[in-house]
Amino acid sequence: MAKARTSLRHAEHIDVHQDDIKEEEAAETLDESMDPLDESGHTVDSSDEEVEDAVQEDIARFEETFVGINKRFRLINRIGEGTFSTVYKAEDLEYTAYNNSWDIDERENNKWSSPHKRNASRKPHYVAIKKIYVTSSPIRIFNELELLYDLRESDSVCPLITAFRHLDQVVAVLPYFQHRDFRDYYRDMTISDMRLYFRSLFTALAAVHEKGIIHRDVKPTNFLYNTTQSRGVLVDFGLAERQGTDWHPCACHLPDDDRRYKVAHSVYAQTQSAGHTASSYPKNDTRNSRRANRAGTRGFRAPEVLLKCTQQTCSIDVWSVGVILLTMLSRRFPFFHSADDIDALLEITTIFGRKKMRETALFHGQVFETNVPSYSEGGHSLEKIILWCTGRTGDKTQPKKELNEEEKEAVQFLHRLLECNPFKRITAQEAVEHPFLLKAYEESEVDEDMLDTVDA
Ligand SMILES: Nc1ncnc2c1ncn2[C@@H]1O[C@H](COP(=O)(O)OP(=O)(O)OP(=O)(O)O)[C@@H](O)[C@H]1O
Repeated sequence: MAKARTSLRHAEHIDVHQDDIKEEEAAETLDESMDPLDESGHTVDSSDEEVEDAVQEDIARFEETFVGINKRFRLINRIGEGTFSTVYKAEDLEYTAYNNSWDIDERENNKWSSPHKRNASRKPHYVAIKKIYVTSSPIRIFNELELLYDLRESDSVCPLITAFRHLDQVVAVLPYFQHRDFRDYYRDMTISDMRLYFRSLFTALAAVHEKGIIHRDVKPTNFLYNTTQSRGVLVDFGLAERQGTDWHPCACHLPDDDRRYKVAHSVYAQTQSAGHTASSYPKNDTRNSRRANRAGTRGFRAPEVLLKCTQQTCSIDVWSVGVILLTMLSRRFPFFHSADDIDALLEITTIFGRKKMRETALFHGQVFETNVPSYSEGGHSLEKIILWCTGRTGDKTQPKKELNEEEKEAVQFLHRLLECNPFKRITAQEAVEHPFLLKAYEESEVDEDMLDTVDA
């Protein structure tokens, strides 16, 4: 039996420059290492007292090598270990010596407390110290710090307080943001909880996109969410970039007629008209392979990233948010489980079907073909997938189960996020104004009214 195969080919020739090769190689390194399944590293500290011996040793080593750090900060615990950094919780020992305009909580407290009380406040102030691995390229580190500086006015982006370098070691200091581990709460979220979560996430993303910045790595561990305050902050701008950086023409940005013309006159079209079978391809293809930024975490990459679109936009972040919503509605984390980009495309094909994937690929000047028999032409509806994942299908003897009204509203919103065409996908700002999220305000007003009634 012929081996099942899925392939992607250029419908057109794309010129690449030498610089792109470096970009691609960097992205591939990230591809291998940025594994959302490797969850062991992402811990949220439960208690400052319970610091393991190994962590204490690590902290002692850090204090020893980064001379002077313990004069400014009292390191308390290790709270996260990512691909590019280790993050520690620390007490800011010199808090009062600096301007702390970044401190939203303190601003709120000061609004309501007397000046006398303010001065008397001796409560500890915590920060997150991000020790960036020395193997990270200086350009990458600079990029992250520069973008965080640009985003300093946004309340929903974890701001940069300061940064230091000692020899080859760079540390970034961020406010410590109290949050819960996503895996501890996503299964129990009601639709109202989801409205609040996504209102906060989209508010953050709209602010980032307004500055023309693509985050590129939106995923639950990079949105620190406080379930009690229904407020979250975006972190980790290590892969972020300004939209338009290193763009090369992609068919998706052409007017429809020009794109159709290009596809009709492509190498692929010529092999078709020469009478080859649908699965044929040029044996000696001398064209360079297409290179594009694919940085991000597998499972959260938008179709255009997987299809190596060379003009990616902020819209790729909105797709990643869609994957988070699908995770919550299906109660499955991680929802997508692919080993590589081809697998990832096939996972998306399972949902959206071959037809949609062929159209999506052509939109970016690529040809999508698969002879895996199990992928249907039309795919499956998101409603059905959620019902499957939540065990509400299967038994034919029982009456057909449906999503409830609130879930249906959530799925309508989800359709707008998991839209394969980035130009039809909702923007972060439009999402903030979408009825699904606007309802979060109505619900909180109702809650307040109920509190008033109780007070009365
Ligand atoms: N300001 C903060 N307050 C509290 N915890 C934080 C803060 N910043 C980061 N963390 C914790 O540290 C973890 C890793 O941080 P970050 O994502 O910035 O590092 P990274 O090395 O780029 O990680 P990744 O490989 O997951 O992208 C976060 O998931 C979070 O649990």
